[in-house]
Amino acid sequence: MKIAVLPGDGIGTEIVAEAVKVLQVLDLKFEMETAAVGGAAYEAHGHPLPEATLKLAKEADAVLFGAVGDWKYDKLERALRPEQAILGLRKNLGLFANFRPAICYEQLVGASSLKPELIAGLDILIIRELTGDIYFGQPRGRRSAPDGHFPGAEEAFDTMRYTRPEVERIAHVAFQAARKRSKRVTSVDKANVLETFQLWKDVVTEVGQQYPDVKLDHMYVDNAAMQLVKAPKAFDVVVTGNMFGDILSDEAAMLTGSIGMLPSASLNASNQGLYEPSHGSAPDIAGKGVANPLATILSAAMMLRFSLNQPQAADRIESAVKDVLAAGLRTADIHSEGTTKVGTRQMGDAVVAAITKKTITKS
Ligand SMILES: NC(=O)C1=CN([C@@H]2O[C@H](COP(=O)(O)OP(=O)(O)OC[C@H]3O[C@@H](n4cnc5c(N)ncnc54)[C@H](O)[C@@H]3O)[C@@H](O)[C@H]2O)C=CC1
Ligand SMILES: CC(C)CC(=O)C(=O)O
Ligand SMILES: [Mg+2]
Repeated sequence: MKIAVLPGDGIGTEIVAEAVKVLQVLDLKFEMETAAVGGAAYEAHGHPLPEATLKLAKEADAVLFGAVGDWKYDKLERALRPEQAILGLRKNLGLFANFRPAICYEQLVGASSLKPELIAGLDILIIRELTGDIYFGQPRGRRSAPDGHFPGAEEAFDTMRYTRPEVERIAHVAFQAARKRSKRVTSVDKANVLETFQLWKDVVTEVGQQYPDVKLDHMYVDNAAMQLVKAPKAFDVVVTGNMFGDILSDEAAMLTGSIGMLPSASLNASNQGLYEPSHGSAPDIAGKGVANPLATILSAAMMLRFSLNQPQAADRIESAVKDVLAAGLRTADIHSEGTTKVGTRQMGDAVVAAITKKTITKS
């Protein structure tokens, strides 16, 4: 078994180092190989997703990814910008199904900006389609506006597109996931305005007929954004397109206390996966040793469960994270009065220590 480790930029290197430490202490039989990606790869090799990195990712059983991006690359031509690396990996590996579980750990109820009673016990799953929609749709570009309010003015355009099979496959993923949970799916769309999302809604409804045991609701994305902070526990599985899922999952992150708590798994049809925190490279805190590594560590647990067939090892990581939170350790983003503020490395060390302690107690 081989894991491709792609730390990337900003806090990516700091948080991935902690996840790697956690994986190493489990003493499982897999190999890890690191490669440059994003801005780091652009600096070293002139491209954010070098051939060698893509090859490693394709050949690996799973990819552990940090984050890419930095403001300093914002003026580069788009094809060379760090974000193209993660988009390229998703596209090239066919990682169409993105799982973003938003779980509010008991100890972090007070860390959220929402009232405790709204989020205590929260456990929802956002399933985001990851290789279609406006992020990948062609054509896109800049031109002189051919018509509209300001003909001849400089204009930029992107294209929102979905095909029936793309919607069908993500809908199946959502219904199957719901069967393992509380058998409820909310499909989020904008069918009242967009053709793309009328097709989305029609197809999800049709696929839903194959899952009569799962209750399907539809919700417009603007209402969903509101309901997520009004009554988040009313949701269970949320399935939506690439852009809406991107936005709603950052919103859902705050239901868990911090974006530093939201892991993710991006899977293809063969269950090969890329595992990354849901956040970005956080240039505002990069290099300070304060980033929360738990989303990445929890993503490593998802990797063990989904791609590497090591569910018990995944349980051990998740249980260690709970132990560390119960012991009162908090990075700055989830810190509150009465808890102990720690840095990125101390948090990773604490998770390692909690795993080691468990191993010793067990044997
Ligand atoms: N998958 C990826 O590689 C992604 C990359 N990005 C890129 O990241 C860069 C920064 O983007 P932003 O919009 O600022 O989003 P961001 O998610 O990097 O940061 C948003 C806010 O959350 C905080 N934050 C994020 N992760 C944290 C953690 N683990 N611990 C504590 N605080 C954390 C940051 O300090 C910042 O205040 C951009 O270049 C963007 O394109 C953004 C999202 C995903
Ligand atoms: C940087 C983008 C390409 C991705 C993003 O924001 C995300 O996947 O959450
Ligand atoms: Mg995002």
